[in-house]
Amino acid sequence: MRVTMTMRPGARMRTAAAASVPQSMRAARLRRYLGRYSRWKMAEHGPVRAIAEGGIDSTMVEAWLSMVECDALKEKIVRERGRASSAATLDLSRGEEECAKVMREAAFGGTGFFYLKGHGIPRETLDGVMRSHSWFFEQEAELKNTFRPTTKFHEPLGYKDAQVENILVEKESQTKPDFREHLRVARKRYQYDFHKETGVDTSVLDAHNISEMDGDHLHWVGQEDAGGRPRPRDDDDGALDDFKRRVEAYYSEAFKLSRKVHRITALSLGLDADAFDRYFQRPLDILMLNHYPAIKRDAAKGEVGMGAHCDFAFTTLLLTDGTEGLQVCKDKNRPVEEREWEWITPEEGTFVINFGDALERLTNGNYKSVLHRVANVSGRERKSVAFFCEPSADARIKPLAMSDGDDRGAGEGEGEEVETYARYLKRRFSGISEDLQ
Ligand SMILES: O=C(O)CCC(=O)C(=O)O
Ligand SMILES: [Fe+2]
Repeated sequence: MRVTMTMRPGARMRTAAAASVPQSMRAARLRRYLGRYSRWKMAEHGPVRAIAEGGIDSTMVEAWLSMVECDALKEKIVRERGRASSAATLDLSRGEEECAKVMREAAFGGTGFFYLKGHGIPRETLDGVMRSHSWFFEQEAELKNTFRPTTKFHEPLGYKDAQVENILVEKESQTKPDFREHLRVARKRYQYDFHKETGVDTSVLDAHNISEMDGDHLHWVGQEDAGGRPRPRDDDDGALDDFKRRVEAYYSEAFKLSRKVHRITALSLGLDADAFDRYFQRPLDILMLNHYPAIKRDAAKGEVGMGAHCDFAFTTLLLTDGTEGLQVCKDKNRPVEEREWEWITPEEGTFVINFGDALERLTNGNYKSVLHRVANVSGRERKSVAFFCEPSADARIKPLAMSDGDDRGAGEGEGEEVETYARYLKRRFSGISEDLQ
């Protein structure tokens, strides 16, 4: 194997990004890169891990591709890059109508994942939630355990360690529980609305101090005593309050942005922008901080950070720390062993959004939820923040009338009466957590 630092005659620049970087700079970057990672390591692990571990960017990989002389290695790199997904990008700075057009074209083609940029959420809010994320999962188990649900009526909120709790999101494809810890938080109304709608007697909820709540405040499970008062704490350095404050700031932005995504989705279906508003009178939105430890996993052996699943809800807004890991399988009906996984490569300052099963049902299958999983092959820890914007507990998600051809969307169909959203959600959760059965 031989690697030269000069451009081969006739070697083609692959992208505008690569072309815009002077050759001398690319060579210098490549030299730096090669200094840190021997060739065999690149050959063994490919660029995905190299990017994740080495802080190199895609431009450097382009430079590598232009210069590398070893055909076998090149072929391997191209193959690996070829699996990277081509999710469409919605740029909110170009307006909702424009985004709706992009969404419409991509979504009817079966892509249920998008990048979202131009969103306007301040950088400090995004950095803030990531700082909170780091802070929380760096704490001793003793602190994290104070966020555990203390009654089954707190489910699905609070802290969980999927290894300890033995959570396998998809039992058919996993040999080990998910390699992740997570913390779920939602608004104070979540538990009352959710459990009441699923038939739990309000006196039972009362006995667990779960009452009807208005307002947008978040419920930090485990942080209150049986009377609903904040638990006395030893720490008084304010770190815990700062942690919550930054998550709350992000939560509120994530909710507003998700509702914008709903407007775009409605427009893209040929509906009025506010067509989905009636499903979101008292929404059951929920946020999940996911922490994937820095243990290298082998997805081919059924070891994953989060098992294969489709999100249950309407839309998911995903923020990550930039570490590779999310993969999608475009054909969820394929047998487990025949699935093909594509990477959704993180893009700086950009969210990933996707549709959930409830939206698929609402659109009568025209917009699809896409099967995805997390394979943390980076060897580094990975952080993600998933915001699920879910309908009100009593919302009935009936398929909308959708016609073929260009005249898509519009109106509500005569679809069969379906279970309420909370009942649907409980059924879905019960497949994963016994506490919700
Ligand atoms: O961590 C990720 O990238 C994806 C998380 C996810 O799929 C979920 O929380 O439903
Ligand atoms: Fe998901």
